[in-house]
Amino acid sequence: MSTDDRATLRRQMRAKLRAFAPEVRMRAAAGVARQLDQTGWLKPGLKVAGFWSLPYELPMLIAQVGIEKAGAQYFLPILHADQTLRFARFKAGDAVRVNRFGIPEPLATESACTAADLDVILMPLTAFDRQGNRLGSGGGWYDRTLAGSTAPRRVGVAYAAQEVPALVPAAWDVPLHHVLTEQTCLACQPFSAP
Ligand SMILES: Nc1nc2c(c(=O)[nH]1)N(C=O)[C@@H](CNc1ccc(C(=O)N[C@@H](CCC(=O)O)C(=O)O)cc1)CN2
Ligand SMILES: Nc1ncnc2c1ncn2[C@@H]1O[C@H](COP(=O)(O)OP(=O)(O)OP(=O)(O)O)[C@@H](O)[C@H]1O
Repeated sequence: MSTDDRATLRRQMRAKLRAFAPEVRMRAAAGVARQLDQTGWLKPGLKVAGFWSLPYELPMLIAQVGIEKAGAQYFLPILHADQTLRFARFKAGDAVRVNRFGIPEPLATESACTAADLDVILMPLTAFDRQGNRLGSGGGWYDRTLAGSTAPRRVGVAYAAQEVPALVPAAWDVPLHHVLTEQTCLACQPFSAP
């Protein structure tokens, strides 16, 4: 898949997502929270990174509440100077600053850690396929952050409508173990039982 194809798919998918009605967004947000709960992953003390959803991304608000209710710890990504992401604890109401992409980040960074310190990383994405290939925002942030690491469990969060038949991965793409949608928690093929 060429860089042009990737840019075109990003543009088309974002246009489709932007057209979703508010009820569709909120139903999906509740659906993803339910699917996450049903995985059985959430345990007290589990470290789970989410993200502060952009307007066209699936709203993470309800899942975040579910994570906290289960006693797990919720983290948000922070852009680090080395072009990778760090992650800091975030609870509703905590102070934030807006980063250069217009995305809020926790202001208090005492708890900041690297991806290897997390148990589960819930990632935004633009499009995914059943093999676990992920097309992101185009900055390569998650790929750089996760390059060469085994932990944590890598989970895409998306509307079911973001699935595409096949993405051709780039050399640096780090595949997803699972994709959580409002309908299911998909185990991506290379990581699912035979
Ligand atoms: N909600 C959310 N938080 C996130 C991400 C994300 O995709 N969504 N990120 C995911 O990495 C990181 C921030 N990185 C980002 C990278 C690029 C763009 C962006 O807006 N890019 C260009 C498109 C570039 C292209 O198509 O080639 C744009 O939309 O103009 C946004 C965030 C960490 N936090
Ligand atoms: N491990 C890496 N080392 C160096 N550069 C990388 C690495 N991973 C990705 N990149 C760079 O990041 C750029 C964007 O990658 P890509 O299009 O796959 O981003 P993305 O996965 O859509 O974005 P994001 O993870 O931010 O949502 C690529 O052009 C590549 O040069």
